[in-house]
Amino acid sequence: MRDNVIIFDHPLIQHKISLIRSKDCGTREFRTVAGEISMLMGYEVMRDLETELVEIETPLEKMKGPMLKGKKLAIVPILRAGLGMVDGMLSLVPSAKVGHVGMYRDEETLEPKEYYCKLPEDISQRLVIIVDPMLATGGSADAAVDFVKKQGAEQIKFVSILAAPEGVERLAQAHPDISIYCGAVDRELNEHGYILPGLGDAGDRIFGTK
Ligand SMILES: O=P(O)(O)OC[C@H]1O[C@H](OP(=O)(O)OP(=O)(O)O)[C@H](O)[C@@H]1O
Ligand SMILES: O=c1cc[nH]c(=O)[nH]1
Ligand SMILES: [Mg+2]
Repeated sequence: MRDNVIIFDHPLIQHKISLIRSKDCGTREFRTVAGEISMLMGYEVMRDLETELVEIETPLEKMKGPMLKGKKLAIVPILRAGLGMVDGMLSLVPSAKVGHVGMYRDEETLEPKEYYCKLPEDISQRLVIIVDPMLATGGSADAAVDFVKKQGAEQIKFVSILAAPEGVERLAQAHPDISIYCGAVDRELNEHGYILPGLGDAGDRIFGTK
């Protein structure tokens, strides 16, 4: 695996991914657990945020304590399924800004089609965390990273719950400067571009549309 690819090995994340893979996991549970996974992933992804010592006064005396400094954050879900990861991330950093990139895969060609984009104006000064539960062929993620880079983003992390080897390779090759986080890298893609064994269509499972 490449240096810029990180697989979450935390047992809580692994356990919860197994819960949502099951075909018996209904919409409500899927949404809740996907949110919990995202929060746990966010905790790991934000591990290298910089802190600075700031003077504070406890009820007993003055001290210097570490507080977050430097780059502000932008969480950028790839619509639709990425929306299911936003609240979990925001529960850790409630003041982060949220951008949206609308992308769907053409079912025949599997090529991503962009249909909506709105990012914070000062995106170049933010650490951008792009979230999408599924990294399959990598087309959507590649296009989303290209887009935020064109808008000026310089520091980018991509976070997914499940990935296929092809998608990880495509994204890592196209964007060696970003960090790629996955909960698991599955076996392969089927002929329709679905991850095997996977969890099915993440958007449909989060929103109950099928
Ligand atoms: O790596 P890729 O081959 O591009 O596939 C991954 C994309 O497919 C899914 O979105 P989908 O097109 O189903 O849209 P949706 O979120 O609206 O369901 C998923 O959420 C990713 O965005
Ligand atoms: O397995 C897959 C592949 C792409 N998108 C999904 O939602 N699931
Ligand atoms: Mg979908």
